[in-house]
Amino acid sequence: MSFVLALDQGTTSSRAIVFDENGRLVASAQQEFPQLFPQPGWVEHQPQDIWQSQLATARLAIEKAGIQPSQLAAIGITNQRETTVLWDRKTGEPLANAIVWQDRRTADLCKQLADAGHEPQVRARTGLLLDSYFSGPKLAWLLDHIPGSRQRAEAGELAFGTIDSWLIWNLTGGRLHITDPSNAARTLMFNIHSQLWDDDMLALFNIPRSVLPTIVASSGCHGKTEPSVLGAAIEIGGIAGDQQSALFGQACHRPGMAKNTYGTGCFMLLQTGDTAMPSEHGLLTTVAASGDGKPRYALEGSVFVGGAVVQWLRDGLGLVPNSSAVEPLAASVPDSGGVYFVPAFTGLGAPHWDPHACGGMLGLSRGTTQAHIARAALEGIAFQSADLLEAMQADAGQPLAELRADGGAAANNLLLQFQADLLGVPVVRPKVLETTALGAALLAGLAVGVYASVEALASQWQMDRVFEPGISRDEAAARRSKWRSAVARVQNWRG
Ligand SMILES: Nc1ncnc2c1ncn2[C@@H]1O[C@H](COP(=O)(O)OP(=O)(O)O)[C@@H](O)[C@H]1O
Ligand SMILES: O=P(O)(O)OC[C@H](O)CO
Repeated sequence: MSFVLALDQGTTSSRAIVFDENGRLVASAQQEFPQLFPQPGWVEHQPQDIWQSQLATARLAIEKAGIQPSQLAAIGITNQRETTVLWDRKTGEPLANAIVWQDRRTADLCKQLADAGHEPQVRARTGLLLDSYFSGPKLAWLLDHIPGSRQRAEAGELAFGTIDSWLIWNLTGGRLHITDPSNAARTLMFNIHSQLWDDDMLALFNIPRSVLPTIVASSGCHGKTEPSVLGAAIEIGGIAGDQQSALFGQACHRPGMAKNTYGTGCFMLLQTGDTAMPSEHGLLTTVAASGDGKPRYALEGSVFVGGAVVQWLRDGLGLVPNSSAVEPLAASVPDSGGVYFVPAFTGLGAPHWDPHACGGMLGLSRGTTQAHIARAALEGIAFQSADLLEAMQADAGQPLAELRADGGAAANNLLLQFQADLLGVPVVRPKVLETTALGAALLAGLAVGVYASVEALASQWQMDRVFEPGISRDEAAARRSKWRSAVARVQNWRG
């Protein structure tokens, strides 16, 4: 029997999952790590926390599975995207903390470049917008602020990577410095049409080519881990950004199929096949994970604060002892009592792209209780996702048949029911909620022949529950209209 190990390096935790050759989950391990907020709008991780927590969970998952490391046919890596690490090629030491995707410190740089008229070219080449969400400006910031780093980068002494590259570097003892197109497509430095690093974009951000990783296929045999790390030399067969990996794991292979992942943020992706569809409605064109090496694309809507609002209720307000307690609290009232909660803690992503928006609660009264706030927080996640779907349908020119849901907060039935109510589209939850990890395992297993084909895998996708829309379209429209006015009130607050 062969197994595949998926490493799922998320924003708030590292997870490792062992899958068997039928794609069944055998064992898993998870570890949270510290989130650092050194200044308002800044979010950092320690690269060593990321690596050590990932390593610990990998070892634990193998142990829990009761297998020998040599029984692992391949490793698939999937990761929080855009988060930027810069390290010394000789020592492997990071030069600074990782700048996390949520970090807004480069908002002014992005605005300057947009004001100078660069946005159309950036959009055409990268499918993205000039926003501090992406890696290129973060890397530019590091090279501008760490004394001597630009010269060292130009001399070839430094390596840049998104988290996939950082993990692979460490897994291979510094032998491999690689990334895949789905991660590269989140950097603002990658041309999604040629699938190569783009010299004009590198010039725009003043990034020396020598810091960049080599781009390899999302599914393929790229090299083996250093035996001392996990106890065997294991093929690295899969690499994908976590949202593209979830799209793959949700078996959304045909154009028109979509998923929404409810994790720290919410990320809705629509498979568009071999068409890189431009967005007219504030979405991103991104590269989907490909099982056969041919370029695949997706339309993406990214919401920065999704499940993280529940974490804030837990850690910031102390309203609930754990994330799952939010559902019974919210369900203890029939509605939000007129409260609208826009969780724009780190600005607004798609389709608004407003780094200066702030979080806000409107409609508070003397009758507002903790339960109303909890309910409004969950509804805020669904309202933001509804804005994404609306933009997506407008771009694609056709309605969606269903939305597949996954991610930690997709365990919340109230949230998914409200989502279906708002969208007027069935929301479907699969049996395996760990679709991000599954996607990476499938990409890796395909590369080494443990899994036969993308088609064979798609037929194994199984539904857990379908949430059918339960309110009238008029009522949904009225609630969405109120939501839009709440959003308008928090926009440009910090501007
Ligand atoms: N039952 C729940 N209801 C609502 N939110 C939840 C629930 N369980 C977990 N979450 C939220 O989901 C997020 C974790 O999801 P996960 O997919 O693990 O995130 P990530 O990959 O971004 O680290 C957290 O923000 C947490 O607050
Ligand atoms: O860590 P997650 O699952 O919230 O995903 C983060 C995204 O990749 C950011 O673009």
